[in-house]
Amino acid sequence: MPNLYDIEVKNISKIYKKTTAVEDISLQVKKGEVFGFLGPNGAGKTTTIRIMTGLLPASSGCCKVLGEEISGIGSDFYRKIGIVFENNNLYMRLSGEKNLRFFASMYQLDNDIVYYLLEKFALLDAAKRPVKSYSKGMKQRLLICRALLHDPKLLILDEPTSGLDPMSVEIIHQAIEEFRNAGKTVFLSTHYMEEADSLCDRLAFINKGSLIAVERPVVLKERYGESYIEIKVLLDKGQESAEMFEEIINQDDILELDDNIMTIKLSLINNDVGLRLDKIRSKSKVLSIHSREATLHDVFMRLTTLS
Ligand SMILES: Nc1ncnc2c1ncn2[C@@H]1O[C@H](COP(=O)(O)OP(=O)(O)OP(=O)(O)O)[C@@H](O)[C@H]1O
Repeated sequence: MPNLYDIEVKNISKIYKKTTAVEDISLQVKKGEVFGFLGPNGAGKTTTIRIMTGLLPASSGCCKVLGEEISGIGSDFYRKIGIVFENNNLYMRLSGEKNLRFFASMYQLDNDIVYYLLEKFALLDAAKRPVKSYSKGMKQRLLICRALLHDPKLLILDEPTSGLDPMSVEIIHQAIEEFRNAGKTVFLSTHYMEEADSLCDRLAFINKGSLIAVERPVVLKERYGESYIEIKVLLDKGQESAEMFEEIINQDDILELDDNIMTIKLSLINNDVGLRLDKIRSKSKVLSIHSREATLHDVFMRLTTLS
């Protein structure tokens, strides 16, 4: 039976002298999906990725990538995957073009792919300039070009858009989508919730070295996020707000008073919201009504404070 997964991590832990960086993590990444790996600073994302790519031995547990046991990989393994880490290890004095040509020659590739990628990542005009003159976004785009040179089956990106300009972010996002559309797999570690929400088919949240949830973004938002209707009403001077809304508000809702403007957040957990909204309208002067969808940020806050 063909293997459904490009990455299979089983019970990996990494313990340094005083720190448990990663504790008993298991996850599976399906072929052809963009899998997001989210967690706060120091959660264990980079450690997990370094173990998964054979750059750091685990203290315990095992891991298979593209069907190969990581403990037994040879140099051939790195021809099948593309990796981009946060720290940039480009040759600063060489031009962008020479950096890519050097790696292309290592893989015995001709130079057409170099120019194709430079153009695709909007680096052709700067191709002959030394990399030390590149902006952070340009360096990051060049790193991704380098990771794609040998046409890998799996792309592993550690915070690829962290602190970048919007144009670089857009180009990198498009490249990730194209890679997925070609049926290939992306493992994406990120801090950015919107990025994870828009790009990832499934997400894993990690906190303090442990995995706390693995699901599709929509399921996580339904399960842990908060959707509500926000209503702003104008109160007359001296009007007693708590009394006024006593019958309408329940424990899942929020009331906030700022001067004589009351903000009411009606939780969508309850299904009588329409009825209660009508009651609010009949009792007070409504200034605005907005619905607020649950976001991955809510999920992240909830999961990281719970664990
Ligand atoms: N070589 C090391 N020796 C000791 N502790 C380490 C070492 N490398 C990482 N750690 C610790 O392990 C934990 C996880 O670190 P890791 O870099 O994997 O987190 P991260 O989620 O990638 O964070 P960030 O988003 O800040 O890069 C942290 O507490 C870190 O200080």
